[in-house]
Amino acid sequence: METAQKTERQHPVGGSEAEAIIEVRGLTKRYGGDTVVKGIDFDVKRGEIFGLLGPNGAGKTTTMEMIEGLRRPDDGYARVAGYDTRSQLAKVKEVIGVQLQATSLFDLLTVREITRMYASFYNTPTVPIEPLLESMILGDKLNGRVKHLSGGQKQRLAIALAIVHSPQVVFLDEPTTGLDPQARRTLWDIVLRLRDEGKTIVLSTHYMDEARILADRICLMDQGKIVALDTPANLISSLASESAIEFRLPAGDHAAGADHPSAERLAERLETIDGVRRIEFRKESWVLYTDALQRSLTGLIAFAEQEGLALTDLQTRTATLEDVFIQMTGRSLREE
Ligand SMILES: Nc1ncnc2c1ncn2[C@@H]1O[C@H](COP(=O)(O)OP(=O)(O)OP(=O)(O)O)[C@@H](O)[C@H]1O
Repeated sequence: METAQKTERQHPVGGSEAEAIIEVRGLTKRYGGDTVVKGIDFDVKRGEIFGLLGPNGAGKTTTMEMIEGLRRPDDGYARVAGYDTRSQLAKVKEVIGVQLQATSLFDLLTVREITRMYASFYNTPTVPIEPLLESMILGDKLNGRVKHLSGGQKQRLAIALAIVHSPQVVFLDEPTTGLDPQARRTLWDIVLRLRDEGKTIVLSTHYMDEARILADRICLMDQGKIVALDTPANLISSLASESAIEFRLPAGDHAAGADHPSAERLAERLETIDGVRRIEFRKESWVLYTDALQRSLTGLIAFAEQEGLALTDLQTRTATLEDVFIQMTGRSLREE
């Protein structure tokens, strides 16, 4: 059984003084009249998994590609291992590895052939190919053609190709999109292992579970800006409330949405329940955020009894990165 568990940190990233291997300052990209990355600043520390998390169109890919030197910033700069991605691109390419989209691999080559071909692109020494492919769980596919690999196997091959020259920093752009749960977990284990072997990883994703499990720090992006940047635990504890109670009401006035007059009155009264800090009405569900779960739940049930409201789909959960994103932006990470 694959685990994909983040072990307590034993790799070399220390406190805030850990060395920055990537520096991003005032990074900006414009397309026509649209500024899609709006002057962002951050550092990535050597040896960490740095997650860029945000909804589609937030600017994650554009940001990564400016750091990789594939797109030119209109303003600001990025440095990798001290090299400027605009003026020292050849040096940057030596220290980074970029996972290609699996769809752009050469289908007719075998796994061994394509890896050899990629290794031949480098003047610097490359890693031994068979152990590399074995470490990507492709040892029994060496002579198989790329076109016969599954989606997860192709993604793992794309990672092998990205690290064949032993780069210090690896960029993974939405590496598990479209994979089944088992293949995602296998890939997560590989990413964690790469980090434990000392690589720095920059990973973009719009899956909050992926960011929470993998990333040492998460940069939450929305509409070209950074809305928050911290460890997953600190992001969640930055919320005023640790727990959420969700429920629905049968179709009728109260369920009609937060802007319906009677729903508005209901929201005001729900807010007075003991421990409740904030209320949201999202996707036909009420969400009460609380820092006193038991008291709020008891209060809610008493309130529902008194008002003759039939609560359905009642559930409690701890707050998530999705809740952080909603609090910061008023919108959901997921597609509406
Ligand atoms: N070459 C381009 N020309 C014009 N607009 C672009 C171009 N590339 C990206 N954009 C726009 O820039 C914005 C940010 O796109 P980007 O791909 O960086 O977002 P993302 O966060 O990676 O989203 P996704 O998860 O969909 O890849 C989007 O509105 C996109 O339409």
